[in-house]
Amino acid sequence: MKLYKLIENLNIMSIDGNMDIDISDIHYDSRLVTQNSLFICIKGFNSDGHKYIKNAIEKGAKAFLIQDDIDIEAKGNFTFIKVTDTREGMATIACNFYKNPANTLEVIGVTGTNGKTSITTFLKQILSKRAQTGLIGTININDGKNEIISKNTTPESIDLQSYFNDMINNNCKYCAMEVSSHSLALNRVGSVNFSIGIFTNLTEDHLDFHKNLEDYRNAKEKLFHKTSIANIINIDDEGGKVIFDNIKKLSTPVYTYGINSDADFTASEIKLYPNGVSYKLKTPTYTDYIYVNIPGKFTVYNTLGVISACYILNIDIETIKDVLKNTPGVKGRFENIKNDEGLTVIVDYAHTPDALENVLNTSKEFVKGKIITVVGCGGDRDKTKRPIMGKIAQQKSDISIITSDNPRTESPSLIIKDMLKGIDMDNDNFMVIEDRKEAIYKAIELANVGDVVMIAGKGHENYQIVGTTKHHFDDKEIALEAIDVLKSSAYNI
Ligand SMILES: CC(=O)N[C@H]1[C@@H](OP(=O)(O)OP(=O)(O)OC[C@H]2O[C@@H](n3ccc(=O)[nH]c3=O)[C@H](O)[C@@H]2O)O[C@H](CO)[C@@H](O)[C@@H]1O[C@H](C)C(=O)N[C@@H](C)C(=O)N[C@H](CCC(=O)O)C(=O)O
Ligand SMILES: Nc1ncnc2c1ncn2[C@@H]1O[C@H](COP(=O)(O)OP(=O)(O)OP(=O)(O)O)[C@@H](O)[C@H]1O
Ligand SMILES: N[C@H](CCC[C@H](N)C(=O)O)C(=O)O
Ligand SMILES: [Mg+2]
Repeated sequence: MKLYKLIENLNIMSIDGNMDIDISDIHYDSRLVTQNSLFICIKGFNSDGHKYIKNAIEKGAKAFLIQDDIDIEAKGNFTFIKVTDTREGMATIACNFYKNPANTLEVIGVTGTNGKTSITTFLKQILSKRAQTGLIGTININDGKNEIISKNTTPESIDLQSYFNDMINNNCKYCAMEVSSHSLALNRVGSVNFSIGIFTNLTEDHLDFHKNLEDYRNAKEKLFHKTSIANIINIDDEGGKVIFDNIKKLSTPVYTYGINSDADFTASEIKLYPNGVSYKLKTPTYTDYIYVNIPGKFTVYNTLGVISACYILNIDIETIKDVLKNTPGVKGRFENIKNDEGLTVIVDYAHTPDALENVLNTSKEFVKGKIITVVGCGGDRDKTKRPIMGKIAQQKSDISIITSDNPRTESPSLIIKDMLKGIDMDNDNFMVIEDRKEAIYKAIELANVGDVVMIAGKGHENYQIVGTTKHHFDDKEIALEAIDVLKSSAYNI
């Protein structure tokens, strides 16, 4: 594509160089630059893309999007386009490069602290009954044909547009997409036209990145200014109520869902079973009974959000009911680890206070014996949630084992120390086992039939990040191994 075409709709401060050149690709990482490409210099949190211009030139870049003035030799051989914010500019350029594929897709964006992966997974399962459907989220990206493992919940704008483009090439009609607050704050979804936006909830998380909860909520609200068909808001949630008030005057219609509110989509007669939930659904035009084979009140909320979107997209209720009744569930979300010992072992991605409280409350509904919880907190992430999660783990479990999550570049013992600040030291119903594998083994060793072992925080992750290295680590695998080892040694005694 010609460079002058690539920069349409860009707010440009200055141009230095020839615009009538062919650009074969666009990149934000110098290590991936190819011949005749445009390199976008991002000022990041760890590094600054402007530092890599020379590397990019060596690899064949011919044009650069910059926000700082630069001083290099042979500048005249290249084109420099200066803007105030290269991340914002990158989103526009990415849309131009891929000819804004989201315009020919129905993109359903889901934001909120918890429930995004669950909702997008259900949406993909239902919408696929109607037409080819793509998925973008924490666990993986599906372009309608192939599936790859995700690096982030919401990809950087260039990657995102390229996935949308693949979806179009694979005849997708819909895309169910998680939209993280980071992606909204960092313009990864700039220029994307969403059909529908769904808001799940706003609770404590990511306060390392956002200044405060208000800032976090404002980032999430941005999604609902980018939608054309409908916005769907959980108004049982305090943050949802504020967003609803802020967006109700926009031209995009707003629909609400909730259990406790007089919303457009509601659930009543809720029954919580060990393996699922059922409820009476009310939509603006009909009522019906829904069964979902995943437990927890949060499943009622998540499926209300899903059903609202499907209703707006005119998906018939029989299809929705059938999928929800038979859903295989979501990897690492309240995943019951089947075993021959009759133990109830659950792997769950609860890494926020609200999620942890929800899964432990859900376990309480059906546990016949003790609740044994294994939980840690991630390093280089929100520190304020650590003592709260420690406190919830202790208060909602009979035995809690405080351990490591992904320590990243922090000391695991210091992270645990932060969690212990929320724990009542006079109560001996907790223990600290820093090594996560040992902690899981201990939990399984302590468990009897009728107890629930809740392994929280890492869900689908099959790695543990220590320092900057990712080691293979899978809670499910370790739990199964522990059950095998410990129970077979018990029989041999
Ligand atoms: C805080 C954050 O979001 N950081 C993201 C951000 O990194 P950054 O701005 O710090 O980039 P940087 O490392 O300083 O580098 C600056 C620039 O120099 C470039 N560079 C760097 C080195 C080099 O040799 N050559 C080169 O060109 C980089 O490619 C980059 O363009 O931009 C990078 C490129 O897109 C992302 O990979 C990175 O995500 C990191 C890995 C991350 O952990 N992000 C998490 C916090 C995140 O985004 N989470 C959300 C929410 C999760 C959820 O709740 O579901 C998500 O959407 O995943
Ligand atoms: N609606 C909900 N409200 C509160 N907690 C929930 C809800 N749905 C799921 N959870 C809990 O939160 C955890 C994460 O759920 P899910 O992966 O669907 O959320 P997410 O928003 O995608 O999270 P992330 O931001 O990490 O991608 C689940 O494992 C479960 O413990
Ligand atoms: N999307 C979340 C995932 C946290 C998962 C948890 N296991 C951790 O590493 O803290 C984040 O990036 O904050
Ligand atoms: Mg997710």
